[in-house]
Amino acid sequence: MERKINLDLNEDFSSEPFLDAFVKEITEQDPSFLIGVFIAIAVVIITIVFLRFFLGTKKSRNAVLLVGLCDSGKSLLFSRLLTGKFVKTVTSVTENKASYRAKNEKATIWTLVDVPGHDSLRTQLLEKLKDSARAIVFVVDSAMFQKEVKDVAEFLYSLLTDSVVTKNAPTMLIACNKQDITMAKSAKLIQQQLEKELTTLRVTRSAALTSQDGSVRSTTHLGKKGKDFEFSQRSMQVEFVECSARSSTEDAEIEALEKCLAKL
Ligand SMILES: Nc1nc2c(ncn2[C@@H]2O[C@H](COP(=O)(O)OP(=O)(O)OP(=O)(O)O)[C@@H](O)[C@H]2O)c(=O)[nH]1
Repeated sequence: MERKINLDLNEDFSSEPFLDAFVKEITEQDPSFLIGVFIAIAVVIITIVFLRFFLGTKKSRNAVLLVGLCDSGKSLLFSRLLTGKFVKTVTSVTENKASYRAKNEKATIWTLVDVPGHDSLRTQLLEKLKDSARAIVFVVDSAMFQKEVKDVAEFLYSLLTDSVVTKNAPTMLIACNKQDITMAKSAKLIQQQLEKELTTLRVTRSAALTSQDGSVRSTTHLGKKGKDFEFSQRSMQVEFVECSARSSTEDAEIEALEKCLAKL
C-alpha cells in the first residue's frame, strides 16, 4: 500500500521563538541557580571524559603476559593453560601468543603471551608488550629460588618500578612454579624473601640514581618511603600462587592460577 506524506512547506520550522523563550526563562532565574546548572553540566562532561579515558584504555589491555627467568616453566604453563597437555619445551627465542579462554561464567578471552626468559630478548619484547598487559604472571622456579633470588628480585623490581606498568597497574600474579619438586620453596617464603631483597634493591638503586650534586633523578619509588617494602603497600594488586606445570604424575596443578585469571 502506497503511503503519501504531505509536507506543508509554508510551515515555520524556525526555532527562534523557542530559543527566545528559553533565553528569557534563563535570564529571569536566580544567578545561583545558573551557577548550579553550569557546575552540573561541567561535572557530567568531566565524568564522561574520565570514563572514556579509563574504561576505554582498560578494555584494549587484553594481554596476559607470562614472564620470568629462563627455565622457570613459562612455556609449559602456556601449554597447560591452553590445552591442559604436557609438552616437551625448548628455550624460547620469540614470544608465543594464543587466545586463552578464562574459566569464568563469561568465558572471557585474553591473549596469553609466553615471553622468552633470556635477558636480551625479554627486555625488547616487554617494551613492546607492557602497555597491553591486563595481567602479568611472573613465573618463579621455586626449586631454584634460593640460588636465583637476586636475579628474580632485579627483574621484578624493574617491572614494579616501570612507569607504564605503574600507570596501567595490571594485576600481578607471582606464580611459584615447580611445587612438585621436594626442594621447592613455599609461596609465603618466596614472598618474604622477595620483600627483603626488594627493600635492599630500593636502597642501592636510589643511591645509584643520586647524581654527583646530591639531587635524585625522579623515578617510581617502590612501596612506602621510610618503611621496609611489603607487597601489600603497592597500589597494584600483587598475588602469590603456588603451582606445578609438571607434577610427579605428569598432571599439572594450576587451579590456583586459573582461578586468579578467571577473576581478571
Ligand atoms: N618438575 C617440574 N618441571 C617443570 C615444571 N614446569 C616446567 N618444568 C620443566 O622446566 C623446564 C623448563 O621449562 P620451560 O617451560 O621451557 O621454561 P621457560 O620458562 O619457558 O624457559 P625459557 O624459554 O628459557 O624462557 C622444562 O624441562 C619443563 O618440563 C614444573 O612445574 N615442575
